[in-house]
Amino acid sequence: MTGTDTAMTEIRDLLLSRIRDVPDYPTPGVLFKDITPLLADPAAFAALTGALADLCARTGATKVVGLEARGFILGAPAALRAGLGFIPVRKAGKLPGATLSQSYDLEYGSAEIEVHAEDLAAGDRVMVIDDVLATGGTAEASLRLIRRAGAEVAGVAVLMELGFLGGRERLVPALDGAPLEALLTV
Ligand SMILES: O=P(O)(O)OC[C@H]1O[C@H](OP(=O)(O)OP(=O)(O)O)[C@H](O)[C@@H]1O
Ligand SMILES: Nc1ncnc2[nH]cnc12
Repeated sequence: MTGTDTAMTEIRDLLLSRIRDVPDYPTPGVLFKDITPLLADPAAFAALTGALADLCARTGATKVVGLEARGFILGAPAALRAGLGFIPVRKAGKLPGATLSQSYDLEYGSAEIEVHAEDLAAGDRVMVIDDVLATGGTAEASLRLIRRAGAEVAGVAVLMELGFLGGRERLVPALDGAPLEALLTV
């Protein structure tokens, strides 16, 4: 193992130790991955945003899209650390300007996301950041928004992939060769 591999293993162990499992939330049968203990630990939060910023740099991203709401908490500091602009993709009805909208299904419900049309354009290479990849519906919908705006997808980076929900299998074909990076797979 290289020094970098060892450092990443230590970071992954730290991140994993700060995620709390909450059974049957928000509905029976869902094991909710609560990241609030991680956010409350500045060493873990800094390690996470640093790792996400490195992924932005490695993929040549020029902008970061964060997915409401937890993707804002991780994506905005990662964008700042990478020296990139941050673009919020919000749940429908929250953005005041002209928007592009996309509907999608969740592990527990359905939703619609929007982006300001003027925030993305041809020539942008966009890294999508979120906390959890579950079914992949949210991330897939964000890829559609990015491409409909004329921009290119640099990749998707998440703190955690819930492997048993098949989000990767859904997302990889939609990524068209761009990387899907999950710091943890649970
Ligand atoms: O892969 P998927 O099945 O689409 O699920 C993943 C999404 O679900 C959660 O967001 P949620 O919509 O619960 O919103 P929140 O961040 O506002 O809590 C999570 O933060 C991801 O965005
Ligand atoms: N099980 C889960 N835990 C946390 N966030 C989620 N988003 C979708 N599924 C989730």
